[in-house]
Amino acid sequence: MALTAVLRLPARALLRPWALLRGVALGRTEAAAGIRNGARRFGSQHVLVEPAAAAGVAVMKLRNPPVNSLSLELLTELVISLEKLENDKVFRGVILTSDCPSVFSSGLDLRELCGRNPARYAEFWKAVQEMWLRFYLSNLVLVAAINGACPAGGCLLSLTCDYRVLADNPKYLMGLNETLLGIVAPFWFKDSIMNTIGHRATEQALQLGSLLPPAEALQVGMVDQVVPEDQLLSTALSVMAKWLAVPDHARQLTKSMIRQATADRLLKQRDADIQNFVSFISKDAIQKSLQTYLEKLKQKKG
Ligand SMILES: CCCCCCC/C=C/C(=O)SCCNC(=O)CCNC(=O)[C@H](O)C(C)(C)COP(=O)(O)OP(=O)(O)OC[C@H]1O[C@@H](n2cnc3c(N)ncnc32)[C@H](O)[C@@H]1OP(=O)(O)O
Repeated sequence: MALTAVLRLPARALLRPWALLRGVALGRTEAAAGIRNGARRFGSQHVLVEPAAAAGVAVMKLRNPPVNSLSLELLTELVISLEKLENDKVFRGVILTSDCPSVFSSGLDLRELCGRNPARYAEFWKAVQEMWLRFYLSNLVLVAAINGACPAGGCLLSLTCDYRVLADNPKYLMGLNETLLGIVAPFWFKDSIMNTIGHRATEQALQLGSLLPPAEALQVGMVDQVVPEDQLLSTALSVMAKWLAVPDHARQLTKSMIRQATADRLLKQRDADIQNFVSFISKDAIQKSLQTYLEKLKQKKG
């Protein structure tokens, strides 16, 4: 469903994202089939959510082929899907993974960063902020089951999770590679990685724009576990069981105590961060650099 169509919906529908995803983003027939074995299954155009085999756990799959680039639509649907799960007392944990072969997420959709007008850049950046804030502060346990390449914004999304399991495949490179595109990762991208891998490792990884293969991502602490691809989901479920053995209220307050200050840094300057993004991305030199990068990506095949 186009975002413009979502925005045209009555406010009450937006306040009830569960109903929105069920009745509108899904076809009626699919929505009617949404309850299976007593458990709910729902989806939107770019995000599929289904109950896992374990009680209280949902699997959220990104499906924006070919490479799960984070468009405005995908970002919006991710936030709505998470909110829906948070509002449903049944769910306590989410496994975040990809429905696209060999790519977890290729990061922010480069087409959102090139050739748009300032209002659209601002709308897009607000959606990136919202995704990060909502996932980073979610009261659910989030486990990333990373089943593909995970650069830039894809890496950021995984860094919002409480635990990361990466499938062992040398092609599944992971990291914040913004500098290689001639752009600068904002401070809250930097905070996310620094809180995960530490100061010194961040100095290197962020300046060099390193995309690390699984063994190095593990060594530096960007992921918590690397496992054979066919064990990815079962490992994520085992990890989830361990996290769900802890009483929710104690774990949630502890998570908030650790993460809130980082989120507050952005919350205190959200508008300034948007203005900064719009003015940076609108510069001719940055636009040229991004266009060249996108064209190189497209030529790679030829
Ligand atoms: C003050 C503020 C400053 C601004 C801060 C901005 C922060 C930015 C964060 C970002 O996330 S920028 C995005 C960075 N992403 C990347 O560098 C990844 C680029 N993609 C790849 O490396 C590869 O595509 C892949 C993910 C490793 C997958 O490789 P694979 O061989 O499987 O597919 P491809 O043939 O390369 O791609 C297929 C198709 O998809 C297009 N595409 C790839 N990534 C993107 C993307 N991020 N956005 C839009 N489109 C993308 C690619 O061009 C191909 O298109 P077609 O040729 O089929 O048209």
